[in-house]
Amino acid sequence: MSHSDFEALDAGAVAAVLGELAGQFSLAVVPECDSTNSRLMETPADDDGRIAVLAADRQTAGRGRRGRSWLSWPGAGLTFSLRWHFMPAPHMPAGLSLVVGLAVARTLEELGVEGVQLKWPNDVLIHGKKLAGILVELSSSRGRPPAAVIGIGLNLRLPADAQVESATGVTDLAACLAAPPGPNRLLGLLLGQLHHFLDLYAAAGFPALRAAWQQRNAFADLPVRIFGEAQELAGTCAGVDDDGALLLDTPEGRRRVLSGEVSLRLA
Ligand SMILES: O=C(O)CCCC[C@@H]1SC[C@@H]2NC(=O)N[C@@H]21
Repeated sequence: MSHSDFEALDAGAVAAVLGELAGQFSLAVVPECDSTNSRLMETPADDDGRIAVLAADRQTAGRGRRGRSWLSWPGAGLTFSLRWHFMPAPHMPAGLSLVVGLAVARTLEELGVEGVQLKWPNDVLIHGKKLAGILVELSSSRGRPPAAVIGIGLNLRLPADAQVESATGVTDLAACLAAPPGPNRLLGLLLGQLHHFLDLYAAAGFPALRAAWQQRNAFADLPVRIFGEAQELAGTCAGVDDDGALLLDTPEGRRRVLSGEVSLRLA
């Protein structure tokens, strides 16, 4: 497929995949915007109880974690965000970004992708290479309950000359499946799984999903290093706790790392 004849996003096609769940979402698609996360952060929430979703064929200023950019080319990736309301709390609910990763992983597994792993806090890897990234941000506007804006970027078919920066390397869905779904079907499937996992999470919290996350932990029992603003830690990855914090066994004992602005690498 050339990059001029890609399948464009279409809200009706996504709704058809969602079936009766479509009524739970307020779906908007645009050919281009700066960043779907930025747009949703700035758009006031409706009071209709639906989950707002914004998907773009292309972002001109896509954002990643830790101030990085998320590059996009038409047809090369799926980029979308959704706004999810949680029980009033001043902070991001524990483990939310891990639950989002789990929903992406389940979607891929149902499509037959093998070797799906999760890299704490929120990368989706296939056999060690990054397929998707997740950016969860807290949105709070005066007089309204806080919400999480959950942004997902998933590589569908990267251009051969894509300048993508990643310590672990990157992959795309075209490399994982002989007949990868188009963006509309994939978005519908992802939203279905996100709805399912966010419902579970709202009812039972991260402890109910912790084992499922750990089964897919890319770095389980491996030596890792944590890089952050104020800390650099080395140890063996011992999974996550009930808050979604990373557990690291160091020579000084077990340390707990909250998912702020840190990144994790194999030592
Ligand atoms: O791996 C990361 O650092 C997170 C990448 C998140 C990218 C997605 S694409 C849709 C949404 N809009 C953005 O600007 N970022 C997220």
